[in-house]
Parts: sequence; C-alpha cells; structure tokens
Amino acid sequence: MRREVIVGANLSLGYQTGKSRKEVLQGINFKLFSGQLTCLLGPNGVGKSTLIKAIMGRLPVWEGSLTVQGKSINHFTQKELAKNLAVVLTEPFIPGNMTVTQLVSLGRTPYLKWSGYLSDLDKKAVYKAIEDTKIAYIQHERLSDLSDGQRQKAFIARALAQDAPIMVLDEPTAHLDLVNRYEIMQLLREISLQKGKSVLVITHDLDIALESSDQIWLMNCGEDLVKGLPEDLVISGKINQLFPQEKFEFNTQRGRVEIKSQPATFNVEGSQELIFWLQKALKKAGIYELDGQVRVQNNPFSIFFMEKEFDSLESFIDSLRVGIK
Ligand SMILES: Nc1ncnc2c1ncn2[C@@H]1O[C@H](COP(=O)(O)OP(=O)(O)OP(=O)(O)O)[C@@H](O)[C@H]1O
Repeated sequence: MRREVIVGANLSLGYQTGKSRKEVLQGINFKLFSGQLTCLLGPNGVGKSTLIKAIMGRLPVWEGSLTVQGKSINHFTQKELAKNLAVVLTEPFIPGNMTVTQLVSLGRTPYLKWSGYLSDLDKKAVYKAIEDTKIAYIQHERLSDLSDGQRQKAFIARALAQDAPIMVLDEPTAHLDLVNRYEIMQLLREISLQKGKSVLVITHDLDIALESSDQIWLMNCGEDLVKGLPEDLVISGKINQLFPQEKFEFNTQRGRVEIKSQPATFNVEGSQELIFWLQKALKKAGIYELDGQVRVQNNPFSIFFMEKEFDSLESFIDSLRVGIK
C-alpha cells in the first residue's frame, strides 16, 4: 500500500537577503509516495534545489505547508529528520582519504550514542548497504581512487545505511557514462521497489527519467508542478513543456527529444528503420528534397539513387552535395 511521505500544499519558497525577498516557487502542490521512484525535471534555475533545501529543513516555508511523514517540517530536529530523510547532493565534499566503508559508516551518524562507536546493528546496516549497492569489492578503497560511478554508488550506500524511508538525490547521474547512468537509476529503482522507500531524484536526463521513474514532476517557472506517470505525460504532450516548442519536439514514437526541422519530402523505399536513419541524416545535412526515388536496403547496406549505388549514408550525402553544387 502506497503512503504519502512528503506532501507540499500551496507551497511558496524563496530567499531573503536583508530586506530583499526573492520568491522562487509559488503555490506548488505535490505528494511523494512510498515505494515509488519520482524524477523531478525542469530548466536550470527554476527552483529544483530550492525545493530540496526546504525538504531538508534548510529553507523556511514562506507560505502553504510542507509535511514529512504527516508532520510539519518546522517541527523536526535535524537528527529526527535524518532518520526520515537521506540526501545525496551534487558534487558533495569528497574526503579523498576516507575509505568506502568509512564513508558508508557516516550514514549511521543519526543513530550513534554519545561514545560515537558503531554498534553491531550499525555495522550490519553498513555492510548491508555496501552489499545492496554491489560495492563490496571496493569497500577498502579510498574515495580518491574510485571512478565517478563507483564514488556515486558509495554515496548512495551511505544514504542507504542511514536507513531512512525517504531518499532524495540531486543529479546522481551527472558526469556518468551511459552504462553507469542506467546502473545507478536501476539501483534506485530496486531500492524503491524492494525496500518500499520513497526515492526523489532531480535530473536533467529525460531519457533516463522516462525509462526508470514511476512518476515525473515537471517544474516550470511560475506554475504548479505538472505530475504524472511518464507515459501519460508523453501521450498527453505535457512532456513538451520541458523545452522551447519552436526548436525542439518530443518524438512520441521514438521516445526522445528531437530538433525540429522543416518538413521533408523524400520518396524512399525500404524498411522503416533504414528510412528513419536515412531521413535523419539527410535533414541534418540540410537536404529536404530529392529529385527521384531512393531505395535503401541492408545486408549489405546499400543506397540506390539515380542508377548509382552507395555503401554508406556519408558517401550518398557527399555525392548529393557535389550534385547540388
Ligand atoms: N542562496 C541563494 N540566495 C538567493 N537566491 C538563490 C540562492 N540559491 C539559489 N537562488 C536562486 O533561486 C533560483 C532557483 O535556484 P535553484 O538552484 O533552486 O535552481 P535549480 O532548478 O536547482 O537549477 P539547476 O538545474 O541549475 O541546478 C535561481 O534564480 C537562483 O539564482
């Protein structure tokens, strides 16, 4: 059964420096549920990190309400909040000399008694977090000797060791290669599904958000969040709010953002897949019409045009360019 774990109602947030007040978010509403992976997307500077700061209790609520586990954020002590909420921030301070196990052990800080020593229960939680994130093979390595992806997993393990029902991560896949990006998101998905945790991820990576999240929240300047199942946002066209409509469009068939281009009129015969890539390459080269039919085939890849045969899109486009001149 899903539970509401963080609820924002008519929430307004901002920054105050001296007498000047800068409102960043106005009247936003959301519910974060247990057992779900939610991705928050929005343009630079729209207020995603500002929302996270408020959820972490570091920024006062200006208007409306913000509750964690049914209790107003204003009524939490930092230690109590840490037992409910584990946070992984972007480019955190990296104590290079620390080993992975030492870093993950820091996740137990909210539970330590005055002696500061880890109890058997704490050690078990650390070991389990290391195991769940599949980083046992690097547990004795120093953080400075790890790759970005390995280090990110170590920070996620620290958050897991914290054993909080809610995890919030600010751009956990930034700077990672494709495989690591998918691996990290897969790991977060497993954490939400298998452990019933509520995971909120801020990301600019639409592909990955569509692939892995249960819910997407779109943040736009001066508007309430647009929320829904990723697939619903695609089908309804709401996903297009993420980018300037005149330059980009979301290709619902391909499931990704594409640069808008002028309509092309090609007469092409061949499989749908080959036609797609042929048209894409032609449009990218600034070619929008052809005087004749093109035939394209695979095994071996060949393009037939005006009684000539080409073995690559590059040689085809080069010859068109010469012809065009
Ligand atoms: N400490 C601060 N004092 C005053 N204004 C701030 C402060 N931190 C952020 N802001 C402003 O608040 C707005 C939202 O910033 P925020 O960092 O929340 O955006 P973001 O959506 O997380 O952006 P990005 O995708 O670039 O990380 C910006 O206009 C920013 O300049």
